Amino acid sequence: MGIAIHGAHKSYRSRRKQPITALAEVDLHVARGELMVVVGPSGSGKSTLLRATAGLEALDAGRIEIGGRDVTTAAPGDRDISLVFQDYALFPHLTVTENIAFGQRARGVPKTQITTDVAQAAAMLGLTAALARYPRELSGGERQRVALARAMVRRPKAFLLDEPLANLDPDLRLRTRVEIRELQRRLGVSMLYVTHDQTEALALGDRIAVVRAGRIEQVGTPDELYARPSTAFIARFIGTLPMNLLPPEALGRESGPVTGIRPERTHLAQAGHGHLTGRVAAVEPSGEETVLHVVCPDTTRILVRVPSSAGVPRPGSETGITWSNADEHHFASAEGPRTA
Ligand SMILES: Nc1ncnc2c1ncn2[C@@H]1O[C@H](COP(=O)(O)OP(=O)(O)OP(=O)(O)O)[C@@H](O)[C@H]1O
Repeated sequence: MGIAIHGAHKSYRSRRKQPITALAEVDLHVARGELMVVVGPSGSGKSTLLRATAGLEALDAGRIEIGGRDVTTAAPGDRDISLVFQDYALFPHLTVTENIAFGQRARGVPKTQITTDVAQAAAMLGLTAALARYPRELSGGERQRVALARAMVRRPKAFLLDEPLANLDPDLRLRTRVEIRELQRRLGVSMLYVTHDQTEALALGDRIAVVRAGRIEQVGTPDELYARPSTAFIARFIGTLPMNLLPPEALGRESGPVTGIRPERTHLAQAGHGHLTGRVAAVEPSGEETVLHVVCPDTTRILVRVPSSAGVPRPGSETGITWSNADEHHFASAEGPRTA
C-alpha cells in the first residue's frame, strides 16, 4: 500500500469570514513505489493536499492512509513520511553530514547506522565531497540534494515534495529532476510531488493528477493526459502549447461541440484551402520549429506549429490551416468535459 486519500475536504475562512474551499471530495491513490505528480494552477489546492497528507493541516472530512495505516489524525512525525519543500530548510550552523543525520540523531538511531546511512545517501546524490561543508558554501542545487538526502535516510513509507525545484535555475532544475526520479525508482518508495509546471509533471510522473479549484479533474499517465484530456481545461493546461479550441462558428457550423486541435497536429495549406483560412499575426521561431499565431475572420486565434524548414509564411499574409479529422478532440464547452 502506498498513499490513499478518500473524500478529502478542506475549507479555510477568508479575512472577511467567507469560506474558501481548498479541497472538495478529493480521492487519490498512489500505489506503492509510484511517483504521482499533482499539478494545477496557482491556488488550485495542491499544497493543501500535500500538507494534509503530511499532517500539517487537518482535514474537515475524509481519510488518509499511508502504507495501509489510517493516519488521518496522526501527528506529522508519526506518519512515516519525509517532506521536501522548495526552501530546503537546512540548518545553517550544521555541516552537510550533520544536516543529513539530524533527524536520525533525534530519533536515537545508533551512531554506526547513521554513519553508514549518511555515506550511502551522500554517495547516491553526489554529495560525498561536500559532507564537511556548511549550507552557505553550497549551490542551490547542492542544498536541495542535501534536503533530499536528509529525507531519504529516514527510509519513509512515502516522500512528499512541494515544488522542490522552484528555486533552481533551469539547468539545475533539469538535472535535479532526473536525480529525484532515479532516487525514487531506486528506493521504490511512493512519492507525491506537487508542481504548477506541466512540463515537470509530464517528465516525472508515473501518473499525474490535475487539480483545479480544489477538485481532481483527471488522473492518468502522461500519455493518457496528452492523448485524451478529459476536459477542455486539461487540453489547454497539458502540453507545451495549449490545445486550440474552436467554437462551432469558427468551422462554419451553427451549433455543436467545441473542437480541439493541438498546434503540433496542424499543417499549413494554401489560403482558401483546408479547414480554415486566416491571417498570420505573429511568427515565433524556436529552432527546428516555428509557431504561427493565425487569426481567423471570426477572430478565433489559432496556434500552428510547423517545421522551420517548411517555407514559413510572413506576418500579415494569409494562410490555410488543415489537420486530420482523427486528431480532433471534442468538448461540451471551452472549459467543459470531453464528448468524443
Ligand atoms: N491558511 C490559509 N488560510 C486561508 N486560505 C488559505 C490558506 N491556505 C490556502 N488557502 C487558500 O486555499 C486555496 C488553495 O491553496 P493552496 O496553497 O493549496 O494552492 P496551490 O495550488 O498550492 O497554490 P500555489 O501553486 O500558488 O502554491 C487558495 O484559494 C488559497 O488562497
